[in-house]
Amino acid sequence: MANSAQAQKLVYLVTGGCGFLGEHVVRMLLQQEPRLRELRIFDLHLGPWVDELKTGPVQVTAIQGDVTQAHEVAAAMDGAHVVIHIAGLVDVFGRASPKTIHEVNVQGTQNVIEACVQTGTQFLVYTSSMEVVGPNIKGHPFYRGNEDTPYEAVHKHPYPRSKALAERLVLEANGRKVRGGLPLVTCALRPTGIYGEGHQIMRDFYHQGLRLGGRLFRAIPTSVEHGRVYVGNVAWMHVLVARELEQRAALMGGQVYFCYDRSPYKSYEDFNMEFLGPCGLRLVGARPLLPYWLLVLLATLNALLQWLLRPLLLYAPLLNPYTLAVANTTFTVSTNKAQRHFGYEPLFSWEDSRTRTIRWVQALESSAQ
Ligand SMILES: NC(=O)c1ccc[n+]([C@@H]2O[C@H](COP(=O)([O-])OP(=O)(O)OC[C@H]3O[C@@H](n4cnc5c(N)ncnc54)[C@H](O)[C@@H]3O)[C@@H](O)[C@H]2O)c1
Ligand SMILES: C[C@@H](CO)CCC[C@@H](C)[C@H]1CC[C@H]2[C@@H]3[C@H](O)C=C4C[C@@H](O)CC[C@]4(C)[C@H]3CC[C@]12C
Repeated sequence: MANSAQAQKLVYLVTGGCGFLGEHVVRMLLQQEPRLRELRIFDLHLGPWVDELKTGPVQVTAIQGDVTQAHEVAAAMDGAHVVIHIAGLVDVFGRASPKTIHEVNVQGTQNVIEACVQTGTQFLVYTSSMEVVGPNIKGHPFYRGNEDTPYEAVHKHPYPRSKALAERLVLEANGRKVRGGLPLVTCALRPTGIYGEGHQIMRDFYHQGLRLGGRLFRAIPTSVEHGRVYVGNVAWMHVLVARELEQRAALMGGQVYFCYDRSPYKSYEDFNMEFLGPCGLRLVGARPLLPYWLLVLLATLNALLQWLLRPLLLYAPLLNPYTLAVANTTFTVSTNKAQRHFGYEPLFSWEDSRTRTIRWVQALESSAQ
């Protein structure tokens, strides 16, 4: 992909290009990939901001489509060199049914793979998740682990199960012959908890804090570390992987990479306070205010209420047995595999990532007034 004959010749397709991560990947590609001729943004819901991108030198094509519809995916992919498959149903709150999660995350990914084969698209980058590994339902800590750290991955929840199945499909597809006879080259990126501008759960915590008079209440011990990575660095990793996949196909094909940067290891709540604190919120309690058994009870009650109310309304609070288990289990990565395989270094320092995220939360504050 890197030779000069191909300068400004490449066609990229980004599925889920209008989501939280997808938008950052789209903008990063336009800034950092000089060989782009056309960028296709494929999403179920197209954002209004996409039109603003159409005035630059790269042809930006917005395609409203559904990854569960094989013909829509194949039509969008025709003539693309690289596909970055980000689209997914991110639901750990019970908003969507397990069947829908499977259809979007697993069948949708299968459709992307088949479309590669059918149309001759040779490079596929898949956005997987740390949840493909864990935390597992047994609450085993994964402390500063890397891609080779042994861990008992047990998936009961539909979301991690779907991501694990989809990741496997992508990795197994590496080497399949695509139209024209060349081998498909695939790899998967596994972000930990992504944060940054546009992060819906951060927005929810911020608004919850405002409703509670500027306070949030500690529920998780400070000793439980949760891996986090800045969205700009995750986007940068996607751009680099897509760029390097052809030149380093033998090394990178069929591989998985955790997404990492220099964000500090902290508990989920303490980490959020890095941004919410400077915006006026306070985390009350040096230790969890409620005993863990009571949180488990509340989470179970929420799950029961969700089930009882489902015929009438969608009750999907942040706290449920699964989110509590994830928040309460140490899961952090420490690896340099991406640096070794394709020269990745974070584009944004921790200070930049923090400042950018704080500015975004502050803008939420002013837009709410
Ligand atoms: N947010 C995180 O912390 C995190 C961490 C690890 C991995 N991931 C993965 O990153 C990806 C993006 O996550 P996100 O946080 O940006 O989520 P998001 O919900 O903001 O974005 C997902 C995008 O996919 C689109 N989409 C959903 N169903 C679709 C369908 N059937 N057809 C076409 N498009 C569809 C949505 O419209 C949305 O724009 C997901 O695959 C997710 O599993 C996210
Ligand atoms: C007990 C509550 C008191 O404040 C805190 C609940 C927090 C949870 C809602 C979140 C804690 C960890 C988050 C997940 C994690 O960051 C990684 C993820 C992987 C990604 O693929 C999808 C999102 C998520 C599952 C993320 C979701 C929200 C948490 C469970």
